[in-house]
Amino acid sequence: MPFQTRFLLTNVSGEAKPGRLLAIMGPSGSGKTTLLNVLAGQLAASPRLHLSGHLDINGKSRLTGGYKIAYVRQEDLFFSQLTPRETLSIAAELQLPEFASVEKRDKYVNELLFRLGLINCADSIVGDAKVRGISGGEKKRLSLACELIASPSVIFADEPTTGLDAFQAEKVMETLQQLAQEGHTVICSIHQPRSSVYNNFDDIVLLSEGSVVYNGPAKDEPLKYFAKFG
Ligand SMILES: Nc1ncnc2c1ncn2[C@@H]1O[C@H](COP(=O)(O)OP(=O)(O)OP(=O)(O)O)[C@@H](O)[C@H]1O
Repeated sequence: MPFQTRFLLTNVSGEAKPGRLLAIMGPSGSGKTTLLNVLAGQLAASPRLHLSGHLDINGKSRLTGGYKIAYVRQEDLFFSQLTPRETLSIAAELQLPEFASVEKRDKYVNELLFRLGLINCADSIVGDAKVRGISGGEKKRLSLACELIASPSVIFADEPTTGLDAFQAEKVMETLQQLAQEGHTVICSIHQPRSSVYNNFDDIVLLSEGSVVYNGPAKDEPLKYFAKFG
């Protein structure tokens, strides 16, 4: 049987700004993860996959601009027996071999642990399904911390609150908002956020069946679109 062409995203355009937290929203299957992956350059090359369009960062092509990009996946992958401090130290060693001394690296890791609110669990094991370790929200913030080591200008997060309780989800979103306020461009995909999570967003891209139905500030304006497409 011949392959059928399917358009997963059509006529999508928009802008994400430094200092602002942009959420890609829409019902299940509307294309949120696909769009996030396209923007972050995370789609595996395949002869069956066709991409067209322009993707610029500060007016330069993403491919030639030399910008550092962070991508926080939905699933957190860690060595369960390590602590957040050990996890970050190894990540720093691998990503920033230019550290002149272990003291400097440790100082940097400590700063990151403070910045992401992980200092109280810095020396507990990460844990897994069998051995209880740090919480789901702490794991998500550890994923973010690992990605921040290389000082990315743009941070992508795929469904960062999935599987978290209300308190942990809020803490993760507050962290993302804080990173945006520090000057990063932060883009996340999110499905049906609670209002306490939604309140952290500055801008919204609302997708329906692969097309943008709203693109603009999070406050007030999109509500009528949610009623129709959410
Ligand atoms: N590689 C692929 N080949 C064919 N179809 C795909 C591929 N990747 C995604 N799709 C389809 O594209 C549509 C959008 O998928 P996507 O995962 O981006 O949606 P989503 O909005 O993130 O959904 P959810 O909230 O359920 O995660 C879905 O119908 C999905 O089945």
